[in-house]
Amino acid sequence: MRITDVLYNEKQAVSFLCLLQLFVSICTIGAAWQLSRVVCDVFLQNLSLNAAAPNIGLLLFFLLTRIILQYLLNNRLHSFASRLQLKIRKKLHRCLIMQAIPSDRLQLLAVETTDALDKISSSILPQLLSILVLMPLILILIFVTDLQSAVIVLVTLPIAPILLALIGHKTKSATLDQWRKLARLTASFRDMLAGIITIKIFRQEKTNGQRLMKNSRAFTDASMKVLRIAFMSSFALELITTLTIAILSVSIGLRLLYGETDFTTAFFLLLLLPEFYRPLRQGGTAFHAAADVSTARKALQETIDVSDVSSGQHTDDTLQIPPDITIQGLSFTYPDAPLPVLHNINLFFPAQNITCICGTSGIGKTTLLKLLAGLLPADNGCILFNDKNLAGFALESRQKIITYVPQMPHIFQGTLSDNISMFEHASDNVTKIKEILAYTGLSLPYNTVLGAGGQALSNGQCQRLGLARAFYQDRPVVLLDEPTAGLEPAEEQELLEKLSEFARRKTLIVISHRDAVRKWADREIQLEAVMSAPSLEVRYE
Ligand SMILES: Nc1ncnc2c1ncn2[C@@H]1O[C@H](COP(=O)(O)OP(=O)(O)OP(=O)(O)O)[C@@H](O)[C@H]1O
Repeated sequence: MRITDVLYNEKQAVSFLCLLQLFVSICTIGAAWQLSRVVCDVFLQNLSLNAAAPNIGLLLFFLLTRIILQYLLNNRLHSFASRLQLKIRKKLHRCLIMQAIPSDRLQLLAVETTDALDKISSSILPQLLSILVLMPLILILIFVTDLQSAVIVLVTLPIAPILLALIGHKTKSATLDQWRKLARLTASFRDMLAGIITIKIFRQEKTNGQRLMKNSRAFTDASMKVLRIAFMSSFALELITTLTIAILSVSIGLRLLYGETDFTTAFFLLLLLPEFYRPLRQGGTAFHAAADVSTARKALQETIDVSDVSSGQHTDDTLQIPPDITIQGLSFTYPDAPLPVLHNINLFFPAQNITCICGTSGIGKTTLLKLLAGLLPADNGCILFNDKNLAGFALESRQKIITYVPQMPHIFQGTLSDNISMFEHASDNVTKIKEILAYTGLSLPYNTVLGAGGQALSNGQCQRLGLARAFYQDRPVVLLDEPTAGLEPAEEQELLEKLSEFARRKTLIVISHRDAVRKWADREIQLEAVMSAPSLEVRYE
């Protein structure tokens, strides 16, 4: 996703923008020409207003058309930027569903980093269009009307790109450093908020405050460095272009004085010269915007490329009946991790059976469950639902087949009922949810407000809520991660008994260390044994 790639992918929109810029440039040149003629007619030749009216009319026409076209151009640039940002945010959203973005990077990527791409349309593209369309047009006109000015322009023109190339390297590293420090500041602030209770308990407010202040100062310094470079480069460009315009103006003025050129041409050139150098004067800003965009695009590309979990297009209604699940040669490594968590795993989970996965902490049970839920992409091997590869299913299809209940389900701001139905409002919801509440032993009124500003839930209640969601969704494959870890043994036994009838209608896979769950399950898999077992037979046992 380089800037050139972005422009290439949108070539139709970019061609239209070029066309608009061409008309804007013609209007700018037309207005300058008409203005010089009107000034000449009215002030030098003392023509009456009536006689000058056609030229004034044409001047107004060019000015008005230019305003309308410029408005259209800005509008198109704005929608171009919105389209690009929407595309990126959709990709990020997809990665988020796949749980492939570290949460500390999400906010920065979704807000600041994506917003930085706005500079493509607000700063880079307008300058690029002016450089590609307006400048050559004016240059041709200068050549045609005044060869001496054209030579001065050609001599001074390369100075700006050379200057930009010189400061380019410094800008790039400073911008990168600024983004890194912003990422650190965001992550540390987020971390501090999340751990505020721990910080209070251990009385570490001062140390954490100092750490935050240090990151904040580092970011301020990095930003000031970028601003200093931006200011210096803008100043240098302004100086060079202003001096060039001054030299050209003096040269044109002297020739006008000695009668070597006429007033209309001289005034026309003087009006056009600032327009000609405007893209170069603002080139500094565009250049820094490009450095920002380049850094932002790199950060986005790393995340999107690494975590762009492809999902197929396959849909299959027969899978509403619980399927057998077979894992063949499955391997998975987290991005940037040196070793795979799971390597060449083979397993079989029969339909309408409860399988309990056990294993030591950190062995990879949750990772396996996420792979089974299609939330993580396998590096190698496949997961078959009956004989259909899970990777081939469309995301919507997977969502109809699989319920995944994580160790600590997320509570949304809303009522208990909204949290169970995930904001689905069917007509028979209240009755259904009351039944589910009774079944899962969640003894709260269905309209209790939860989440920010609402009632807090205990760990056990959170887990019951996760199970309530599984009951509500009633999908054929149910994946549960430590569903009873927060319950007392008696409560756990009671809940498991209630779950039995539901569970045996599904292909249910549960991770648990608890004896009660292991006894409740039809089969037990020790993940360590699977990892080290040499043959398929042993692994299926
Ligand atoms: N997002 C991640 N990025 C990198 N490594 C990860 C990530 N999530 C987990 N891991 C690593 O993968 C390994 C397996 O983690 P996983 O959560 O699957 O283990 P687990 O068996 O479920 O552990 P527990 O029983 O403690 O929940 C661990 O070493 C962990 O550090």
